[in-house]
Amino acid sequence: MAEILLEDVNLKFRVRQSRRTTLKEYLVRGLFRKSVNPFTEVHSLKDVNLRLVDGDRLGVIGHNGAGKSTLMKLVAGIYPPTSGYRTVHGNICSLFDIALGFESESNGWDNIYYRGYLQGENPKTIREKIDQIAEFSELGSFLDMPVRYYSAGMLVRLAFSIASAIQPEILLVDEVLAVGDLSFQMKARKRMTEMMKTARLMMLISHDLETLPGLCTKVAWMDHGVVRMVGPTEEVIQNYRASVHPVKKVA
Ligand SMILES: Nc1ncnc2c1ncn2[C@@H]1O[C@H](COP(=O)(O)OP(=O)(O)OP(=O)(O)O)[C@@H](O)[C@H]1O
Repeated sequence: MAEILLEDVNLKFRVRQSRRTTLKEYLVRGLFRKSVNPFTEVHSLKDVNLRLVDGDRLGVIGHNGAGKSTLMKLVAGIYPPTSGYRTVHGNICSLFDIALGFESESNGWDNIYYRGYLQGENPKTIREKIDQIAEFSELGSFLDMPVRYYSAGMLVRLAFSIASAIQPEILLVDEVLAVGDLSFQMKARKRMTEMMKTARLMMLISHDLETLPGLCTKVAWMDHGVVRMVGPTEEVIQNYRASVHPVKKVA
């Protein structure tokens, strides 16, 4: 059974307000101040409680900076919670930030293996899938070249082809995922739709409120790091819409 359980989850980032301090600034100003460039905290997830089980398809909506991507990355295990508990049962396929983390000096084939291992594959299962991954990527002989020579679009093609080659129990999708040129986008969207249907559990970040009812069984509305509302898709979307005030026209 697939399950995601978040209990009283908080996530805080420690960030510096401004650029790095030069050695000169550090030595001169540091004599007079405690810290020239102190850390500040960004409280990105606040007391989040969420339980998703088999069959759930959750849309995640909210303003820019509300914490949607952070929530998804926490579920994926990329960020550990600062406090609270994250429990996930089921293998995860994350379709966001997919072009990050390639071995730039290695060729496409080797990167398929490296990524495959990270996705829980073994040499045998990768060998079974590698032709299909290569074919889907349409990269042909570029797969023999180190990936540092790939264009941004080529990297995304390879990343998507690998990530989507597994049959996940839990699918995490950020809808702003840009996957290559128009023809590849259409192919990728088709595959993503198939994966959405077969995954046991899905989370989808989207700003497209029109398509969510067709894809999701429920929606979480994030607002400044808080899950403001979780519930039936139409009801949550309606409340979110009502909270967004139209910009007043200047006479
Ligand atoms: N790695 C990080 N380091 C520091 N702060 C971060 C980091 N990632 C996110 N944040 C902060 O956490 C908050 C939530 O960001 P997040 O990317 O989750 O928002 P979002 O709802 O996905 O926004 P958008 O709709 O614009 O994609 C923001 O204030 C952001 O600045």
